[in-house]
Amino acid sequence: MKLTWQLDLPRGSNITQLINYELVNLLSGLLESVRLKKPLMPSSMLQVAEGLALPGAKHLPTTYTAPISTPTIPEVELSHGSIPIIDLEALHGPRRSNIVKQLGHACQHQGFFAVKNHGIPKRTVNGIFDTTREFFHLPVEERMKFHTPDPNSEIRLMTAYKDEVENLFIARESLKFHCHPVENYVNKWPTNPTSFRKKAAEYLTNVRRVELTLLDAISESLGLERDYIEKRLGGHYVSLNYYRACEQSDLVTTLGVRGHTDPTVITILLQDDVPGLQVLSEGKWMDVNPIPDTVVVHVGDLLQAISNYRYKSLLHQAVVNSDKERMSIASYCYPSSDAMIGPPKELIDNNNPAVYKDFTYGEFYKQMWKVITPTDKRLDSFKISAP
Ligand SMILES: O=C(O)CCC(=O)C(=O)O
Ligand SMILES: [Fe+2]
Repeated sequence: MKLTWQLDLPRGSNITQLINYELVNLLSGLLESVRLKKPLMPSSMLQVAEGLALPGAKHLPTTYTAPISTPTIPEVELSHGSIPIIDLEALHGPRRSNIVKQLGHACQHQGFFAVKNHGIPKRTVNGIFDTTREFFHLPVEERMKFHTPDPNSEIRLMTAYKDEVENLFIARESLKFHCHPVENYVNKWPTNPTSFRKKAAEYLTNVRRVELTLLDAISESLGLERDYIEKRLGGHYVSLNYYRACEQSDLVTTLGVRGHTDPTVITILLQDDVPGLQVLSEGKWMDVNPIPDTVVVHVGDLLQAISNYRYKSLLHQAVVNSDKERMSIASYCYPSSDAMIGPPKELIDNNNPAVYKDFTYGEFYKQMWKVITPTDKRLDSFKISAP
């Protein structure tokens, strides 16, 4: 078997730096998944989305200890744009068409929006945060039981790591797992803390309902049948993200998650009350500070393709702070492997030629492996005309 790999090297990097333990782990994980003939699952995609966040080695640091010489986080100018807010409850009432228009406008012009009146009970939201916090406060040996080099594992702990190429410390720890339908996966989830399965299942069932309501409205906003996207859906995947507070002096070289787009249709992000999420808006990073009782929705790469580039996937990152730990719960939905992702004929005409050819999610998934830059370049090989 011949395995080829395309690397987009950041300027100034050299190959020796790249052949570090993360890359070795990536390759070993890939070979392992080929050997096991595992079905297509997006856990590995999400590592790609985070660049070389591929900790498979036991020696990886879970806290920041190594000194980093040359800080490379660019000076960023923060923008102060506003966050569109969509009222989910109103989607079920007489104002539906108006709300669908608002939603389409937000997807087209901002690539993200907040959702209020989503119907997820407050105790459910508190429940998932409480159990996530308890999990990440467990001793490291307990958490590491979920650490595996197999990128297709149904559950996987990703640890913090040092990016040798860019001289950055990526401080996030996250527990990622499949969750739809819940009963197929729940037996793989942690039993410590004891509340974990119950609280996670409760939140994930609720968030799936929100996701389906939004996807119906998003299909409608594109002039497609309401169930156009839902019919193509496969599973659901979640990342419980935990960002420890870091030393003030380390802030300049430490990121929570570096800039990336999500390889999903949409991502539903629940943030706790600690700021950290930033989105790229008109060329500047903009803080998306938590708004109580809302969730944030991001346009992902696959919606960019389905919408024939009308909606653009959102470039976002998370920063850390020195005062407080931070948590976020990211829910990703992905299509079934034979689902056609290329733009539907309803969105193609003389003024709007197809930007992407027809391709399946399975083909996209394979492409994911070849592109490790955290940008929308993953879709480039499916492009047939300039947008
Ligand atoms: O924690 C955040 O605010 C962002 C998380 C994120 O982008 C992700 O998990 O894909
Ligand atoms: Fe993300």
